[in-house]
Amino acid sequence: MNNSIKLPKKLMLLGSGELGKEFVIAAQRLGNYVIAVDRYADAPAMQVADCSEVISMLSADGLEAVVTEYQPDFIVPEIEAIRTEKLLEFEQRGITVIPTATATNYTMNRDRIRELAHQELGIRTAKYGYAETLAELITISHEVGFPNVVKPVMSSSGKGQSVVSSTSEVEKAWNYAIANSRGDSQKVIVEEFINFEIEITLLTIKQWNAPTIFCSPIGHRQERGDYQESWQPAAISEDKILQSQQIAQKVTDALGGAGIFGVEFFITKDEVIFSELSPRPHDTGIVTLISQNLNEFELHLRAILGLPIPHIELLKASASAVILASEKSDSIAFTGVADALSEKDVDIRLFGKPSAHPYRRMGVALAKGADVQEARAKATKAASKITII
Ligand SMILES: Nc1ncnc2c1ncn2[C@@H]1O[C@H](COP(=O)(O)OP(=O)(O)OP(=O)(O)O)[C@@H](O)[C@H]1O
Ligand SMILES: NCC(=O)N[C@@H]1O[C@H](COP(=O)([O-])[O-])[C@@H](O)[C@H]1O
Ligand SMILES: [Mg+2]
Repeated sequence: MNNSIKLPKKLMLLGSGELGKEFVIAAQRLGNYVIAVDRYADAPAMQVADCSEVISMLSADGLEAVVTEYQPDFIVPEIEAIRTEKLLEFEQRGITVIPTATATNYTMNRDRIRELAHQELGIRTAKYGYAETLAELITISHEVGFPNVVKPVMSSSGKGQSVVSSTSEVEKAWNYAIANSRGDSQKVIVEEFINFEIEITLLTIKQWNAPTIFCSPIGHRQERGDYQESWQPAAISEDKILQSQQIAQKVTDALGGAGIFGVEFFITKDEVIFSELSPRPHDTGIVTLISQNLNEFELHLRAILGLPIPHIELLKASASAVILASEKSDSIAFTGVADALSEKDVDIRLFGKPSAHPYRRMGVALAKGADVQEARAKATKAASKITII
């Protein structure tokens, strides 16, 4: 045990959404000081942090200014869209970047992490190829086969992603991917469509001076490439859990550092197929706010600070269901909260995002149940009772 760890620490959070908000709460419960940074004011994590800064996190100068001003002990990325080359510089100056600056650089775009997993580590992934023009996409689509999934190399939460079932749909998928790609990237990945039985997130906690540990797998359901519901535990065999743990260990070892990773897998009848990973808390892991003795944000914090994690316990079958906006608005209010909270073992989180647009995640319902089925039904019912006005 490392008794020389001294608190409080100064943590700079790059990205201040709902995941960051819960992380800040965990950090402050141990008295730490948090600077929340994002591209817009009043972001969820800013509402609970010690102070906040609004900058473009893709701007090296913007990052330099806030890091110079605050001199944090740790930089904790909360989103992918960060000028990660600049993080390498901060790391060289002695600031700890979570999990490491290189890891954030590898996972910023889909191609680098895919190459690491598939080419360097020999891990099974969906068959894939890349394209930088429509003509290339048509050729690669035929090599990968139909149906396939086209995604911008730079995007998250399903943005710009489409399932393509024949040649006639390729052009539409290309235009959609390019229009929704982050930055000016023109590169897309085409993946074989995996007809999975279930997809899971394996929360993997990499520690500085202790072995890597895992949470019970989380099952989830996605629409438009974005998570709708998640539940824990996911019903998969011990053997497949072990396989996914071995793959997660291999990839996170290659990335290094410390912190929680959300490692995503497609589970088919016979196989465990690696999809991608987040080097930080995962949206589907929000369910751990109700399901575990230590939630994913507390686990991330402990791993970052080098504090012990003696035991992770799944308390009871649990689920989360998202509360999405349906229209554009700059003035947000919710009704139905009392009704949603009237059932036993149901809780909600409203993120406090200052504006809404169709499908923006504004909150989440959480529930425990006798089994996963009951927990899912309770969470979905509670989420459906909340209306955004
Ligand atoms: N090759 C595939 N075969 C079948 N389904 C897929 C495939 N790729 C993606 N999907 C579906 O789309 C979802 C989102 O894909 P992916 O995780 O690659 O996107 P993302 O934009 O990185 O999402 P997030 O940032 O929320 O993790 C997956 O969870 C899965 O449901
Ligand atoms: N799949 C990644 C994910 O869930 N990220 C979470 O969503 C926020 C952005 O939300 P916004 O797009 O509504 O601003 C991010 O800041 C993070 O908390
Ligand atoms: Mg994903």
